[in-house]
Amino acid sequence: MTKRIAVLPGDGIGKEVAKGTVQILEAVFECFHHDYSFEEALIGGAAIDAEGTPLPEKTLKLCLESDAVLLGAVGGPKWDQNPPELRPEKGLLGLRKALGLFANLRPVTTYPSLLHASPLKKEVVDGVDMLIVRELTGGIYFGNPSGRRGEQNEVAVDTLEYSKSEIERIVDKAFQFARNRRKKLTSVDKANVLESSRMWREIVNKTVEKYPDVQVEHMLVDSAAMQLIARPNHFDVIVTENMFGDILSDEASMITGSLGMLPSASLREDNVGLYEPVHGSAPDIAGQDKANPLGMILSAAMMLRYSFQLEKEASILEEAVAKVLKAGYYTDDLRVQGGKRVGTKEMIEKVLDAINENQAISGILTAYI
Ligand SMILES: NC(=O)c1ccc[n+]([C@@H]2O[C@H](COP(=O)([O-])OP(=O)(O)OC[C@H]3O[C@@H](n4cnc5c(N)ncnc54)[C@H](O)[C@@H]3O)[C@@H](O)[C@H]2O)c1
Ligand SMILES: CC(C)[C@H](C(=O)O)[C@@H](O)C(=O)O
Ligand SMILES: [Mg+2]
Repeated sequence: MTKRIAVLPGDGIGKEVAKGTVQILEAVFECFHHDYSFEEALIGGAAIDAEGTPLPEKTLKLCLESDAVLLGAVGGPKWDQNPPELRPEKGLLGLRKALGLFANLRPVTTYPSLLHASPLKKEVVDGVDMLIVRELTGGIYFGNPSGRRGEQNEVAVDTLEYSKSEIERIVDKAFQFARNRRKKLTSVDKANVLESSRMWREIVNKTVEKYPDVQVEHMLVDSAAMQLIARPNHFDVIVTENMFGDILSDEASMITGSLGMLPSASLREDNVGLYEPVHGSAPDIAGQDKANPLGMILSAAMMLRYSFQLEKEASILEEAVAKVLKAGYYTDDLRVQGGKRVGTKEMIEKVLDAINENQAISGILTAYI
């Protein structure tokens, strides 16, 4: 049966990176004779302009009926002054919640050819391979009450709330990932101040009984922000709540050289997932063919792996990205010395070329000739 992929390009550079990534996926699917369909829909600012809402019914319906969702990015200055319900970001948050995607995976991996692109010292970032597991459907992003109160709206309120079961399921997920990696889990919280963090710690300490082979440490989020920069190689899997994970992953992106490098997968217990780069719509470079598409392409690789169990195809994408970087191609954000600077479109072409040159693909092509 045809597998359905919903494509939500969104706004700004989201549209630019999503387009090329679909091209790449089409090429891979065609090569392996896989039966997949792509259906595009609006989200974010583009949806507000066309439909008057950041998450139109038909977009939600398409995503609910699809096997996976590929998303570019949402947002931009055009909608920054909109009321809360008409903010592009509301569409993305609503979609994550409606699909129940509580586990957000944000891998941070350095590429040998990009060590100089990081503002950190080469020897500090060399060999970094960590996975940030961010809780995605709870915490301060979704707590009630949220809004303004007082006679003149002079008080603003957001509520950080977690139930035990919400913490248990994300912590358990993180332990599972740690078990399959280097068996080291860092739980990041603010237990010296927040009650939700104290409960978080209790749950981590309880869950480790089920995973005695995994080594656990607790780290306060302010210290974690420092340690990420000071010794990123210390980390294997990090598990943390929604907002801490949002902030720490942008920080950690600079270990790789650019926010444009980071992919993400947002999962629930079955294989359905939403795949999007960690970055936003980058209004400062939108429409200029400057966006780095690699975070989006690597998100597509995660989709192949987690939603479709196409491990070989996922590796082909990841190897193509590594090869293009090794060959010295870089987009403006990476500032690699001595390489060849390319735009978004050319970078996508280079990745396509590298895919076509892959032995596994060539083998298949010759088998069909
Ligand atoms: N998942 C999402 O859709 C998502 C994520 C983050 C921010 N946003 C939204 O995006 C808008 C802009 O936010 P922002 O500027 O704070 O964050 P941003 O991630 O869009 O950009 C931050 C900086 O990183 C650069 N950058 C980001 N991605 C890049 C890429 N692929 N290639 C090259 N450079 C890249 C940008 O040019 C900018 O200088 C806001 O409306 C925000 O809410 C959306
Ligand atoms: C756009 C915004 C709602 C979103 C978040 O905070 O989750 C973004 O920053 C991200 O990291 O995906
Ligand atoms: Mg973010």
